[in-house]
Amino acid sequence: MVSPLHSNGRAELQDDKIVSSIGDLAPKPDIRPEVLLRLSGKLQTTLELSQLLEIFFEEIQQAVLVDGISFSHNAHNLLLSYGRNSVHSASYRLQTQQDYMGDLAFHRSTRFREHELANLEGLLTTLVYPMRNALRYHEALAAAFRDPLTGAGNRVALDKTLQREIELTKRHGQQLSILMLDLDHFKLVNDDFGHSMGDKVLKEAVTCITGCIRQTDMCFRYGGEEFLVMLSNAEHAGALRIAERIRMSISSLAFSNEKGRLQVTTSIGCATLTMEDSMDSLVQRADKALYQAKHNGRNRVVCDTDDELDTPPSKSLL
Ligand SMILES: Nc1nc2c(ncn2[C@@H]2O[C@H](COP(=O)(O)OP(=O)(O)OP(=O)(O)O)[C@@H](O)[C@H]2O)c(=O)[nH]1
Repeated sequence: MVSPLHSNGRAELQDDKIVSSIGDLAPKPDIRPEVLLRLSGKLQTTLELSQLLEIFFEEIQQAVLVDGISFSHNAHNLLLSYGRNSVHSASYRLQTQQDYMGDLAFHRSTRFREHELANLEGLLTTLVYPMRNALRYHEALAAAFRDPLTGAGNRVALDKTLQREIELTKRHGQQLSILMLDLDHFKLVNDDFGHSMGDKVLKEAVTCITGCIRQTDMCFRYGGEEFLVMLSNAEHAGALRIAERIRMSISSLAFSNEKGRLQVTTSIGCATLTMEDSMDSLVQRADKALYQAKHNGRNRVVCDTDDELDTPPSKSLL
């Protein structure tokens, strides 16, 4: 059985005028039952969110002509569009008693009439539960690729993402840099302030890193207190600037508990992709630079070029 959408769903024109509440979503007589039946059946064939919306967009054309649809869910960072964006739109909030499932807008070059809006609302009732299942599936997949403590990507995600990004970067002749980042003397944090303080520092460090990078960049937990940051479209100089920003941001964090006050620093190795690089060789160069940063005294950024790797500590970026 399909439950009605919540009554705070609404259809609106571009000027934001609310034209219809969707508290009562009983399908109107002019949607043929076989259309609803077929749509409902098709929506149950996939758990993949983008496929689900694509099916929905194609199938609803039999009941109401629509130029395009767009779906957004801020908490999941999702924005998906199908067809064309047009002048007029009707927007709905998808919601059951328990779950918010995003906002869906229908677009068309001509105004939606009242009975068409009623039909769209009827069609939406078939989407609610398949959408809830697809979002749960999406969450489960995302969790499988995330480090549970810090929320950074895990090693599985890193391998998949970095490999793909390297291929795309080479194919499009763009730039890609990575940072290998390791918190300094982290063992002492655990030993002197306790493991839960160690966990807190790790979480805050990731918040700092993600605050310093673009949305298209990604942070992965590489090991215990080691992180890899993937900087898409970043050349050598740009990557060094971001690395320095992250280093400073982490060093300005302040922690305290009953054992006292604590500040942490980080060492960062930076490497930029060359055409000859594989994923392993790129990571190895960043790792070597990180090792050098530790060797040079920690709390600094060192890049992968041979010159800098060979330089004595005084030539590091600090
Ligand atoms: N609290 C906490 N500690 C962790 C976690 N993962 C790894 N660690 C600790 O991180 C510490 C890493 O220590 P080391 O590899 O000796 O490195 P370090 O003390 O940071 O020294 P340098 O890297 O040389 O500056 C170990 O004590 C690990 O137990 C975690 O999830 N939580």
